[in-house]
Amino acid sequence: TQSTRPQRLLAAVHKKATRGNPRSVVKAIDEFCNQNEWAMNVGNEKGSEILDSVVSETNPGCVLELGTYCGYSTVRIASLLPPHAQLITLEFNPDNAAVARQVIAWAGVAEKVRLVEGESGEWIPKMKEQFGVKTFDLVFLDHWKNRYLLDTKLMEECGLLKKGSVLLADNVVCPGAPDYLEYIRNSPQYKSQFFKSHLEYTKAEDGLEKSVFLG
Ligand SMILES: O=c1[nH]cnc2c(O)c(F)c(-c3ccc(F)cc3)cc12
Ligand SMILES: [Mg+2]
Repeated sequence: TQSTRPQRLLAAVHKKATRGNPRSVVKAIDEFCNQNEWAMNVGNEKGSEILDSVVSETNPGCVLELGTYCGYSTVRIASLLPPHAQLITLEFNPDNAAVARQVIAWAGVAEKVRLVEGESGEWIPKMKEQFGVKTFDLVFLDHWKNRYLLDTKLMEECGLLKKGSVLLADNVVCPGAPDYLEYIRNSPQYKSQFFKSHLEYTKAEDGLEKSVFLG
């Protein structure tokens, strides 16, 4: 039977990356996507210049990632977390989740990561009771553009954001999340900043929106 792109990406990780070395896993996936097949990982340009910087400066104890895909950004974030910090990542596609679990394990960051299979709309309201989350210090929105605004409002309603919580949203230019940008840039409850970059592994324009919840 035919393999899927995530399965071929995982094979490249097993072949090229060193077990227990998160940076080598990130490098193996970026090489696969540059040389073999494009895949919707945040990529090295947005990843190193924006995601890594925001994670490092936020120094978060509790992180939520919406949209795991193959675990590329999960590994990037987890490798930068302080000791005892936790990253919860939601993925609705079970095949992607199965690949991501193995990428995360190979990178050696599994003890920092809780991968939850299911819909963000279903699981965000359960974060406190199921995982003992109080609030998130950082949320990386990288799932479906039509869920960015809905899930942000849901996190507000569930009391999952506190003064200083950081929302970082991928793909606000391509594919774009116009309703999210309209809301977050005009809300008095957020201070937003756009970081211009390029769509992963291409020259197309993209960027991330960083928004700090003001409480
Ligand atoms: O659905 C997505 N979820 C999360 N991240 C994405 C992404 O980074 C993309 F580039 C794209 C993308 C896909 C096809 C294109 F032609 C352009 C961007 C999609 C997603
Ligand atoms: Mg993305």
